[in-house]
Amino acid sequence: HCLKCIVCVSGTNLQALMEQTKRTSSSAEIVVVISNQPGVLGLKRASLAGIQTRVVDHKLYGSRAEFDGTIDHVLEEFDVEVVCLAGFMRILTGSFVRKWNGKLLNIHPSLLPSFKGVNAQKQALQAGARVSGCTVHFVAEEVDAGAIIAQEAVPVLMNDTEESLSDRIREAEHRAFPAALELVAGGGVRLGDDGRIIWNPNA
Ligand SMILES: Nc1nc2ccc(CNc3ccc(C(=O)NCCCC(=O)O)cc3)cc2c(=O)[nH]1
Repeated sequence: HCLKCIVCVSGTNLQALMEQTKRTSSSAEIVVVISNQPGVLGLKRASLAGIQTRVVDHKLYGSRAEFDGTIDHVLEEFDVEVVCLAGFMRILTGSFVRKWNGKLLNIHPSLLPSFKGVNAQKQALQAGARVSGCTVHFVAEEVDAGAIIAQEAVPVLMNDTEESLSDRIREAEHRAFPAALELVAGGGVRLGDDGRIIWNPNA
Protein backbone atom coordinates (compact mmCIF):
# COMPACT_ATOMS: atom_id res chain seq x y z
CA HIS A 1 0.00 0.00 0.00
CA CYS A 2 1.00 3.56 -0.41
CA LEU A 3 1.84 5.86 2.47
CA LYS A 4 0.86 9.46 2.22
CA CYS A 5 0.13 12.61 4.11
CA ILE A 6 -2.20 15.55 3.88
CA VAL A 7 -0.99 19.09 4.23
CA CYS A 8 -4.14 21.07 4.91
CA VAL A 9 -6.07 23.71 6.79
CA SER A 10 -9.90 23.55 6.72
CA GLY A 11 -10.38 19.89 6.17
CA THR A 12 -13.36 19.06 3.91
CA ASN A 13 -11.00 17.65 1.27
CA LEU A 14 -9.10 15.90 4.06
CA GLN A 15 -12.39 14.37 5.24
CA ALA A 16 -13.10 13.10 1.70
CA LEU A 17 -9.59 11.61 1.43
CA MET A 18 -9.91 10.02 4.89
CA GLU A 19 -13.19 8.36 3.90
CA GLN A 20 -11.73 7.15 0.59
CA THR A 21 -8.54 5.70 2.09
CA LYS A 22 -10.49 3.87 4.80
CA ARG A 23 -12.06 1.68 2.09
CA THR A 24 -10.45 -1.75 1.68
CA SER A 25 -10.21 -1.11 -2.07
CA SER A 26 -7.98 1.94 -1.50
CA SER A 27 -4.31 1.83 -2.54
CA ALA A 28 -3.45 4.60 -0.08
CA GLU A 29 -3.26 5.18 3.66
CA ILE A 30 -3.06 8.55 5.40
CA VAL A 31 -0.12 8.32 7.81
CA VAL A 32 0.17 11.94 8.93
CA VAL A 33 -1.69 15.23 8.61
CA ILE A 34 0.50 18.34 8.64
CA SER A 35 -0.96 21.82 9.04
CA ASN A 36 0.87 25.13 8.61
CA GLN A 37 -1.24 26.66 11.35
CA PRO A 38 -2.30 25.33 14.77
CA GLY A 39 -5.83 24.58 15.95
CA VAL A 40 -7.47 24.08 12.54
CA LEU A 41 -10.42 21.73 12.02
CA GLY A 42 -8.34 19.43 9.81
CA LEU A 43 -6.12 18.54 12.75
CA LYS A 44 -9.17 17.68 14.87
CA ARG A 45 -10.65 15.53 12.09
CA ALA A 46 -7.37 13.60 11.78
CA SER A 47 -6.93 13.09 15.53
CA LEU A 48 -10.54 11.85 15.81
CA ALA A 49 -9.68 9.26 13.16
CA GLY A 50 -6.53 8.19 15.01
CA ILE A 51 -4.19 9.74 12.44
CA GLN A 52 -0.92 11.35 13.59
CA THR A 53 -0.76 15.14 13.23
CA ARG A 54 2.02 17.73 13.13
CA VAL A 55 1.92 21.53 13.02
CA VAL A 56 4.67 23.34 11.12
CA ASP A 57 3.81 27.00 11.75
CA HIS A 58 5.37 29.04 8.94
CA LYS A 59 5.43 32.13 11.19
CA LEU A 60 8.13 30.45 13.31
CA TYR A 61 10.59 30.11 10.42
CA GLY A 62 12.93 32.73 9.09
CA SER A 63 12.78 31.51 5.51
CA ARG A 64 10.64 29.43 3.15
CA ALA A 65 13.56 27.03 2.79
CA GLU A 66 13.62 26.33 6.54
CA PHE A 67 9.83 25.95 6.63
CA ASP A 68 9.80 23.55 3.67
CA GLY A 69 12.81 21.71 5.14
CA THR A 70 10.89 21.07 8.35
CA ILE A 71 7.90 19.71 6.40
CA ASP A 72 10.28 17.52 4.39
CA HIS A 73 11.74 16.16 7.65
CA VAL A 74 8.26 15.17 8.89
CA LEU A 75 7.47 13.51 5.53
CA GLU A 76 10.69 11.46 5.80
CA GLU A 77 9.93 10.59 9.43
CA PHE A 78 6.66 8.98 8.30
CA ASP A 79 8.12 7.37 5.11
CA VAL A 80 5.57 9.30 3.04
CA GLU A 81 5.39 8.45 -0.68
CA VAL A 82 2.60 10.80 -1.81
CA VAL A 83 1.71 14.25 -0.49
CA CYS A 84 -1.76 15.80 -0.95
CA LEU A 85 -2.07 19.58 -0.58
CA ALA A 86 -5.61 20.28 0.59
CA GLY A 87 -6.11 23.97 1.30
CA PHE A 88 -2.39 24.44 1.94
CA MET A 89 -1.82 28.07 1.17
CA ARG A 90 1.97 28.50 1.28
CA ILE A 91 3.97 28.53 -1.94
CA LEU A 92 6.58 25.73 -1.82
CA THR A 93 10.22 26.31 -2.78
CA GLY A 94 11.66 24.93 -6.00
CA SER A 95 13.98 22.55 -4.15
CA PHE A 96 11.08 21.04 -2.18
CA VAL A 97 8.94 20.67 -5.33
CA ARG A 98 11.86 19.12 -7.25
CA LYS A 99 12.51 16.60 -4.45
CA TRP A 100 8.81 15.60 -4.34
CA ASN A 101 8.26 15.90 -8.09
CA GLY A 102 5.59 13.45 -9.22
CA LYS A 103 4.57 12.74 -5.61
CA LEU A 104 2.95 16.09 -4.75
CA LEU A 105 -0.76 16.59 -5.59
CA ASN A 106 -2.81 19.76 -5.29
CA ILE A 107 -6.48 20.54 -5.84
CA HIS A 108 -7.46 23.86 -7.39
CA PRO A 109 -11.05 25.22 -7.57
CA SER A 110 -11.16 25.90 -11.32
CA LEU A 111 -10.65 24.07 -14.62
CA LEU A 112 -6.93 24.83 -15.07
CA PRO A 113 -5.32 26.43 -16.95
CA SER A 114 -8.19 28.88 -16.50
CA PHE A 115 -8.30 31.03 -13.36
CA LYS A 116 -4.98 30.29 -11.65
CA GLY A 117 -4.05 31.70 -8.26
CA VAL A 118 -6.25 32.73 -5.36
CA ASN A 119 -10.04 33.45 -5.62
CA ALA A 120 -10.41 31.23 -8.71
CA GLN A 121 -14.19 30.98 -8.20
CA LYS A 122 -14.54 34.79 -8.21
CA GLN A 123 -12.42 34.98 -11.38
CA ALA A 124 -14.79 32.50 -13.09
CA LEU A 125 -17.86 34.53 -12.11
CA GLN A 126 -16.27 37.79 -13.23
CA ALA A 127 -15.28 36.22 -16.55
CA GLY A 128 -18.89 35.15 -17.12
CA ALA A 129 -17.87 31.48 -17.44
CA ARG A 130 -20.84 29.10 -17.91
CA VAL A 131 -18.83 26.11 -16.71
CA SER A 132 -16.18 25.87 -14.01
CA GLY A 133 -15.00 23.05 -11.76
CA CYS A 134 -11.90 21.70 -10.05
CA THR A 135 -8.52 20.33 -11.07
CA VAL A 136 -6.17 17.89 -9.33
CA HIS A 137 -2.64 18.35 -10.62
CA PHE A 138 0.95 17.41 -9.84
CA VAL A 139 2.59 20.41 -8.19
CA ALA A 140 5.23 22.11 -10.35
CA GLU A 141 7.48 25.01 -9.36
CA GLU A 142 5.27 27.36 -11.37
CA VAL A 143 2.12 27.81 -9.30
CA ASP A 144 -1.02 26.01 -10.58
CA ALA A 145 0.80 24.94 -13.77
CA GLY A 146 1.58 21.26 -13.04
CA ALA A 147 0.39 18.30 -15.13
CA ILE A 148 -3.35 17.67 -14.77
CA ILE A 149 -4.40 14.33 -13.21
CA ALA A 150 -8.19 14.76 -12.89
CA GLN A 151 -10.87 17.39 -13.44
CA GLU A 152 -14.60 17.65 -12.79
CA ALA A 153 -16.80 20.33 -14.36
CA VAL A 154 -19.76 22.04 -12.69
CA PRO A 155 -22.30 24.47 -14.20
CA VAL A 156 -22.15 28.18 -13.32
CA LEU A 157 -25.77 29.27 -12.70
CA MET A 158 -27.23 32.71 -13.43
CA ASN A 159 -27.80 33.60 -9.77
CA ASP A 160 -24.53 32.12 -8.53
CA THR A 161 -22.55 33.98 -5.91
CA GLU A 162 -18.91 33.27 -5.04
CA GLU A 163 -20.27 31.20 -2.13
CA SER A 164 -22.82 29.13 -4.09
CA LEU A 165 -20.31 28.39 -6.85
CA SER A 166 -17.61 27.53 -4.28
CA ASP A 167 -20.00 25.10 -2.57
CA ARG A 168 -20.80 23.37 -5.90
CA ILE A 169 -17.09 23.16 -6.81
CA ARG A 170 -16.28 21.81 -3.34
CA GLU A 171 -18.70 18.90 -3.89
CA ALA A 172 -16.80 18.10 -7.11
CA GLU A 173 -13.45 18.39 -5.27
CA HIS A 174 -14.57 15.71 -2.81
CA ARG A 175 -14.95 13.29 -5.75
CA ALA A 176 -12.00 14.39 -7.90
CA PHE A 177 -9.28 14.45 -5.23
CA PRO A 178 -9.91 10.87 -3.95
CA ALA A 179 -10.15 9.64 -7.55
CA ALA A 180 -6.85 11.31 -8.46
CA LEU A 181 -5.14 9.95 -5.35
CA GLU A 182 -6.22 6.41 -6.21
CA LEU A 183 -4.90 6.87 -9.76
CA VAL A 184 -1.48 7.94 -8.46
CA ALA A 185 -1.31 5.52 -5.52
CA GLY A 186 -2.52 2.62 -7.67
CA GLY A 187 -0.02 3.34 -10.45
CA GLY A 188 -2.65 4.32 -13.02
CA VAL A 189 -0.98 7.67 -13.55
CA ARG A 190 2.55 8.97 -13.13
CA LEU A 191 4.52 12.06 -14.05
CA GLY A 192 6.96 11.67 -16.94
CA ASP A 193 10.46 13.20 -16.88
CA ASP A 194 9.19 15.75 -19.39
CA GLY A 195 6.59 16.94 -16.89
CA ARG A 196 3.72 15.32 -18.77
CA ILE A 197 1.24 12.73 -17.50
CA ILE A 198 1.86 9.04 -18.32
CA TRP A 199 -1.20 6.78 -18.13
CA ASN A 200 -0.83 3.06 -17.34
CA PRO A 201 -3.85 1.42 -19.01
CA ASN A 202 -3.33 -1.87 -17.16
CA ALA A 203 -3.46 -0.43 -13.63
N1 LIG B 1 5.73 25.74 -6.05
C1 LIG B 1 4.41 25.56 -5.84
N2 LIG B 1 3.94 25.65 -4.59
C2 LIG B 1 2.59 25.51 -4.36
C3 LIG B 1 2.09 25.62 -3.06
C4 LIG B 1 0.74 25.54 -2.81
C5 LIG B 1 -0.15 25.32 -3.87
C6 LIG B 1 -1.61 25.29 -3.56
N3 LIG B 1 -2.26 26.40 -4.24
C7 LIG B 1 -1.92 27.73 -4.01
C8 LIG B 1 -1.99 28.63 -5.07
C9 LIG B 1 -1.68 29.97 -4.89
C10 LIG B 1 -1.28 30.41 -3.64
C11 LIG B 1 -0.95 31.88 -3.42
O1 LIG B 1 -0.68 32.62 -4.37
N4 LIG B 1 -0.98 32.32 -2.12
C12 LIG B 1 -0.66 33.68 -1.80
C13 LIG B 1 0.83 33.75 -1.48
C14 LIG B 1 1.14 32.90 -0.24
C15 LIG B 1 2.66 32.83 0.00
O2 LIG B 1 3.31 33.90 -0.06
O3 LIG B 1 3.17 31.68 0.19
C16 LIG B 1 -1.21 29.52 -2.55
C17 LIG B 1 -1.51 28.17 -2.74
C18 LIG B 1 0.31 25.19 -5.17
C19 LIG B 1 1.70 25.29 -5.43
C20 LIG B 1 2.26 25.18 -6.76
O4 LIG B 1 1.52 24.96 -7.77
N5 LIG B 1 3.60 25.33 -6.92
